Amino acid sequence: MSRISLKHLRQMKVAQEKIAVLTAYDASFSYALEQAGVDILLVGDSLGMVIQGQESTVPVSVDDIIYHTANVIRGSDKLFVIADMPFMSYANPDQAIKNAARLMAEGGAQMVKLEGGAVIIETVKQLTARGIPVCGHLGLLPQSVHRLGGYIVQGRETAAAEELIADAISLQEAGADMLVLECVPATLGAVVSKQLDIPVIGIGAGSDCDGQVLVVYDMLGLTPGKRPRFSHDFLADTGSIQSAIASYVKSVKSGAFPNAEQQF
Ligand SMILES: Nc1nc(=O)c2c([nH]1)NC[C@@H]1CN(c3ccc(C(=O)N[C@@H](CCC(=O)O)C(=O)O)cc3)CN21
Ligand SMILES: CC(C)C(=O)C(=O)O
Ligand SMILES: [Mg+2]
Repeated sequence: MSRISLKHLRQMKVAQEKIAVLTAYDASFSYALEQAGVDILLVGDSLGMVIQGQESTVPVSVDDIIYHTANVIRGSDKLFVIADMPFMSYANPDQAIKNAARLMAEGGAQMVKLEGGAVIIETVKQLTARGIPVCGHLGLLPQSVHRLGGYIVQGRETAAAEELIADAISLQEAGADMLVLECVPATLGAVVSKQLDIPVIGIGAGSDCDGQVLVVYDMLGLTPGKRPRFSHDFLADTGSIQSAIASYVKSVKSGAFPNAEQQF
């Protein structure tokens, strides 16, 4: 039980030390990411797209996340590991409790991540009351891509930005210990990070978030097709996977990533 604690992550926010997060899906990457100084691993449901070749994250199952989380856990000794709760695995609080318990007990995750705002507040209360650490996820919600009509920047209008800020506060009050903010204007990322006491990890949410996360294959230039504007190919700059990851960590810690072109 010597993995990085939530208390340590909260202290990093207070000390304004940026938190470097990457996705991981297997033991070999988990080991490499720990060696390179990453703080948190996210077993993202992005695995549906980058591992399984699906068109969205919607088809990912709880069993898929458990399998990959268990592999990631075996590859690292110290890193804090968050597992995504898949589409509809938290449709009501009872289902959420049952599935989150599996991600922790069978997968070994330290925290679970759920997409959404007001609609999941009761669920977050019930999970955290039972000792399950929760990471929220606001902004672009990939599990809602069929309603959103694409992977489009969120929170551009004042009303949407205000709703997002209110949701972020509600999640913190419901007991969430971390928040991922995806694809929102950098100004909104800055406001949310400042307003909350819990660490806010951005992906396409600007350089003022408390930390940054990317899909590991995106930052190695492996993802086929057009990569999101907020990502960067660190392997092209460096030449080895280990040095690319180390360069990402250094760039997040120094505030050099994301730069003006890598945010909205
Ligand atoms: N490989 C991969 N990387 C990711 O970051 C990722 C996944 N998969 N799968 C799940 C979601 C989907 N994500 C995405 C995918 C594409 C864009 C994208 O292309 N966004 C446009 C912005 C469009 C606009 O201006 O509104 C961009 O140019 O970056 C954003 C997030 C983030 N997540
Ligand atoms: C992109 C991150 C935040 C994620 O949710 C995932 O990898 O599934
Ligand atoms: Mg996800």
